[in-house]
Amino acid sequence: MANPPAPARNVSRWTPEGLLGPIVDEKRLETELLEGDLAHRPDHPLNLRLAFYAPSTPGRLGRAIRRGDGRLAVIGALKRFTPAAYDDARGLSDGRWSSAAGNMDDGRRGPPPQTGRLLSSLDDIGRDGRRLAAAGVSALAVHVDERRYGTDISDLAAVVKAVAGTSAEPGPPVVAADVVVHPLQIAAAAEAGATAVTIVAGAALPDLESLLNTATLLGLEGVVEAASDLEVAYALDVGATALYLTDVDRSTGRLRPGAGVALRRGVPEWVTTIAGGGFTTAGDAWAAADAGFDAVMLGEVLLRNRRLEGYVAEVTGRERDVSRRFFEAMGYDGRDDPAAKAGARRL
Ligand SMILES: O=P(O)(O)OC[C@@H](O)[C@@H](O)c1c[nH]c2ccccc12
Repeated sequence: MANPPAPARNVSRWTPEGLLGPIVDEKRLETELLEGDLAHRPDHPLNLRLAFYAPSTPGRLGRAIRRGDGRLAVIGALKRFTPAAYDDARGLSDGRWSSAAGNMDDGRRGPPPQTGRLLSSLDDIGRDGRRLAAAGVSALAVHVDERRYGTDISDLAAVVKAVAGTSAEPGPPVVAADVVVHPLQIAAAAEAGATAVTIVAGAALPDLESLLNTATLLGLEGVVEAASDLEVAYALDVGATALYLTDVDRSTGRLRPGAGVALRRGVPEWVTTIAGGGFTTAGDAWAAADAGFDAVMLGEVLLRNRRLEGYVAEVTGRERDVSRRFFEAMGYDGRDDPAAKAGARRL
């Protein structure tokens, strides 16, 4: 007897690697449910966002973090938890877990909440946003992922409101840090008042171009998080103008110190670049500055810092040393230098 026909497979559905897989599945489920809810409500704010495109995309994030004075800009990332998977991969698990926020008590939203390590309760997250802004950060990012980070879209809206400033003197731009798989997430970020949204290349891959275009059409800057040379090349190919080159490999949760700096090579100057992921010392940030990054994304190190202002001043106070890049441009590559390797950062 002949084999039964193979089950139909939707080949247009990209399956991301490792830890990103379940996150993407969950985001797809959430947005599909939301889409269903919104189907009969054409006047819902999110449907209106998607129906009426923004008159322009102002580019506030790019302007805020490309300082032009040779100094690094800091983006302060707000989150209540750090995902357990990241600490596991870094060998930091030591039973300090608290159960994460994110009770999905309507029972519809898939797997139970994961656990994570509590960084900060952020009881009044607007005040925390203002505190970071007062300490000298140029922009803020708010994680939109209750299950993994304990912060959601309402936290984003609260931060936007708290730091808004006036039209003459607007406050720092706020980035929605999400794993975007669907235009509705971008519409929600826009509705909450975000200036920009992160799109994780490894999660979005075949849809990266259309999601980036959606961001632009809704008046948001898209920041593409890329974790490999291939993803960087792909992002640039589909028109990304801002890249977050993180040291965290989201598919494994592993920290790869220096990975972002290595990925920065070959990225044209006109692209806005952000480094980060597990940065702890000012030296981590300075290395990124010298490699040509415009900004660093700092989360835990700011949220658990007792001398916040001094720390931000230290990171932003030093002018970048371009000589290293000059020598690299002339063909000198210090990557094999054993001294440089010995000094490699450890968390
Ligand atoms: O300094 P930390 O705690 O490692 O966090 C910074 C940042 O990498 C983290 O908040 C993050 C992880 N993924 C992101 C995506 C977008 C923006 C920010 C992030």
